[in-house]
Amino acid sequence: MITVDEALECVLALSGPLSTEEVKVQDGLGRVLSMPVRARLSQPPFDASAMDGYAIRRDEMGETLRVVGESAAGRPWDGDAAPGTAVRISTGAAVPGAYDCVVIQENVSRQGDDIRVTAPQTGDNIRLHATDFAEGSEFFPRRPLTPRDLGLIASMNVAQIAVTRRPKVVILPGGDELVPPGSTPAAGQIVSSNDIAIGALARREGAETVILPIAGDSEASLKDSFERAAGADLIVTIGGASVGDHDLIGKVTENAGMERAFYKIAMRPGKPLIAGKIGGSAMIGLPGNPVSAMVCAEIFIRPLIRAMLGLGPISRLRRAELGRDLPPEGDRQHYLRAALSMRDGVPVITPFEDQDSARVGLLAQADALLVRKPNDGPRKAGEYVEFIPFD
Ligand SMILES: Nc1nc2c(c(=O)[nH]1)N[C@H]1C(S)=C(S)[C@@H](COP(=O)(O)OP(=O)(O)OC[C@H]3O[C@@H](n4cnc5c(N)ncnc54)[C@H](O)[C@@H]3O)O[C@H]1N2
Ligand code: MOO
Repeated sequence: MITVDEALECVLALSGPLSTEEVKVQDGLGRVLSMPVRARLSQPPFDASAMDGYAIRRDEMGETLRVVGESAAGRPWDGDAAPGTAVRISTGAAVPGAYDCVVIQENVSRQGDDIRVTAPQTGDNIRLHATDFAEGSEFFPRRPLTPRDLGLIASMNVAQIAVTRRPKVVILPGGDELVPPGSTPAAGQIVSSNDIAIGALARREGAETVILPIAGDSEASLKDSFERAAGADLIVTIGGASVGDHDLIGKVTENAGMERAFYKIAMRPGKPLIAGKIGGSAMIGLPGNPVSAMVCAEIFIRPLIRAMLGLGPISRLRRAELGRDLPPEGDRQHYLRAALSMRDGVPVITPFEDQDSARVGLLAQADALLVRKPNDGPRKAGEYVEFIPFD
């Protein structure tokens, strides 16, 4: 069995960044830029007033000044700024070039068209041309675009952006025991939930998803589902990965000519994970146990979707004090569902007693996955350990 790190390397090798498409900046939330955005103007595009008041010459601050015009936002003033004059100005308006200071109106007394500054002022209240960004400067964040990013791009006067196409992820649940949520299960049946959870995880990471109808435990049914999934960037099967008589994913993918990257990894839960390429699509075969499926999706599917979007892997490992003693580990890397708390300002992680990989209730309650290396020795409460927070 290969290690989790080796398996992740193989998974990331299944796909590079996808092609580019153009979208309007207002449709860019969560999308990933495929090339830098270049500012089409400088910001501010002119020296702009930061306050409502009067534009004056600093060295005339103590004098009576004649108000000769007004510079309003969107309506600059271009009159003659002779010595001894001032211009009424509003926040965001262009400061006429002859003046070097804006005094706020609260600190000015006005008699007709004459003003006097009544309180000393240190700052100049002017936002200089291009101090935020200069025309031609580039913006290329390596993350899904946030509302703040979109505001910046729009202010760069860029209306269309080049983003990486969303990966198309087709999810293929399978098992004779499964029925969709909301049905009335017959004897021996359970509700299919992994497809819903994995689909949501993939969408949140930036993919488009299609969840196929539940396939039966027959080669013909699975073959049919694979045909329907053709053309996907990533095919994710759920269940049927293990060694039982009805666990057919290995056989069906082999018959379909899958280039297998690996089958079975030193991971708990998640041992029967399969990955490879099938007909041009990346393929990940998740184990059916809901916790195993979800943990594998956290560790492998999220980074793969990021790679398809052109984003590198990020380390999600954090450190916390262990909340209770733990026995020695087995030979697989163990991801334990755990609760996070704070003690004296320090994060504490306490794994649940029951780690049964079928318990979705405990999975939903968990704040994090405590990560233990293969063959890790016994651990004492208070030792520092690593974990991945759920987000
Ligand atoms: N003799 C052995 N048995 C098992 C081994 C082994 O090494 N030797 N490995 C165990 C491990 S580890 C896991 S994990 C499971 C994985 O099995 P499969 O991937 O073949 O999954 P299934 O048998 O199809 O299902 C397991 C379990 O999960 C439920 N399931 C499946 N799909 C869904 C779904 N969409 N939503 C909710 N629940 C689902 C299914 O009903 C089963 O209860 O194998 C062990 N066995
Ligand atoms: O993936 Mo299996 O749950 O190791 O239980």
